[in-house]
Amino acid sequence: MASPTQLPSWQSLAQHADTLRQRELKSLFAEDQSRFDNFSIRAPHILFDYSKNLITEETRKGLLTLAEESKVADWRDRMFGGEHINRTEDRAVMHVALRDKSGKPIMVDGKDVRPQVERELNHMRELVTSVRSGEWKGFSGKSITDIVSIGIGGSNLGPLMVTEALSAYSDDTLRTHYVSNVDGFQIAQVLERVNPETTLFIVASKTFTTLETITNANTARAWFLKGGGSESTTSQHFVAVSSNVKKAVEFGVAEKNIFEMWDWVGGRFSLWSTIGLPIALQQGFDAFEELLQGAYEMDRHFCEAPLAENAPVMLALVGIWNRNFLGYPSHALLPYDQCLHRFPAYMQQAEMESNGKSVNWEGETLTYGSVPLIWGEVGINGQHAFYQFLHQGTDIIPADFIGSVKPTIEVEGHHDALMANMFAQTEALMKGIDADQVRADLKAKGMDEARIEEIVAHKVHRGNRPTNTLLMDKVTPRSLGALIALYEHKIFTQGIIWQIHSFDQWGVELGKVLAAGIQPELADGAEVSDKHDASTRSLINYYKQAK
Ligand SMILES: O=P(O)(O)OC[C@H]1O[C@](O)(CO)[C@@H](O)[C@@H]1O
Repeated sequence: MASPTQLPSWQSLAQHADTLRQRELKSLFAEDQSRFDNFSIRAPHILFDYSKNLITEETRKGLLTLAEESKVADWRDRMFGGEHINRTEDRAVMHVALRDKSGKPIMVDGKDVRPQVERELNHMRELVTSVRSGEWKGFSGKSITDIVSIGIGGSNLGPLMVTEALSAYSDDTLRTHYVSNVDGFQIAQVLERVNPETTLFIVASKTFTTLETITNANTARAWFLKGGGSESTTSQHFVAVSSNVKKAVEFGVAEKNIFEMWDWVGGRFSLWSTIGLPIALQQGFDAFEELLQGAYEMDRHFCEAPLAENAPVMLALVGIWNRNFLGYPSHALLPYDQCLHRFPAYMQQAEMESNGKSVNWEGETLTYGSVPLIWGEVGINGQHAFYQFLHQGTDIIPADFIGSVKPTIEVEGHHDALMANMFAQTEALMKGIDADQVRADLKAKGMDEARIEEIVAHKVHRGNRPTNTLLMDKVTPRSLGALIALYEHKIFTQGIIWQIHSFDQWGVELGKVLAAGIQPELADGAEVSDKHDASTRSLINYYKQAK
């Protein structure tokens, strides 16, 4: 397949970008009274407004042609059809199967996987019912009060983000804690707050080989045994989620307590699978089902809506425009819902582990940028931290503003204040304020001319800074499912256009291998002399001497 840069649409978009770079967003709004209607989409549970991007009808046409020439729709159907589109790992990419409510067979590798998906959902439901009802007893006959989920990356970020986002809906049945870091600080703090008699550990690891998770799981088991538990009662306190049942059994988890997932579910797309167990335990199984339903609704939209009215596709295309044609190096995610405070961290893994690649499908070095740096923070806090940089910094950072029409918790006088800020920020970033206006405003305040001239340049906001706004009805399990699926399909679409393998993550391996070699070197007394570069060697030796 030709490089995307050789596609006619890419070439004409590149030329078109030269013209558009000279344009002002505010004049595009002035010229088109229907700009909002023309450049917004009502997707399931989410209004997606992309009108505050430096695009015109011609840009959109070009981008849609790029999607067509890149065969996005074909690739989408191939993914949903269970083909091994994850070629480097020779796997299907079927997280969508986990939330498919159509009732039809879901074929992966010639086999209908619906029965096994349903079996594991039932398995989850049984555990959730038993633990939440108090029927599941610990070794001393008491019910479970605390869940400790041990896992990292995709086996942590999704459940953590979702349980935080839905915390307003959770009752007091259980407290859920997460341990991901191999830094003992985190597990020590969690273990201090829980009681071995009433704690259920979930060891969540797709591979069951991840060093951080296994180290933490061993620590948890030792703590449990020291705290009155025994080998024979471990099964009342430890369950596992993994595609590697053998390893989980070897670790000591009873087979009936292993919740299966499959190699066709990527770690960073796995919260819909048994990896979502902490969500179901904390929020109840109905809420988990609602989350799946919301994602399914977005899947249908992605599969059925014409590309021009397809929110994930347009989100992806506008991202490509900003990254590849306007050359912006990073992209901010700015939720205005406090409950979405872990959303940027979650999306960092989803976007950057997927599309942070520099070779194409054939292994050739890319001649164009792939995923921009994804970063972000709750918007309102960001306003008092890094928004200065967004408004007046030398780089232009496109951003997604994510807010809700209704707050999750209604506290009088708060939500309008919050949303006024969100709307104001996107307006300010788009319009800016020029020197004449700054002068006029200062003059109206009675400032003398000399002082005005001294500060005018510092108060100018150049504007023309692109943003998307995603307005949800309200953060609920269902709308959250739709939001996450929206971004998943954005990632997929961009990966296809960039012609990169979005579903492997070889880039995280080298560091892991080196760490496995260094760890024993830290344990013995001898100086490291003939290994590593001078910096790494000296740091290791300094550490060994000083510890
Ligand atoms: O679930 P596992 O196998 O422990 O892996 C955890 C995480 O580690 C990675 O393999 C690399 O960071 C992620 O892709 C994955 O989500």
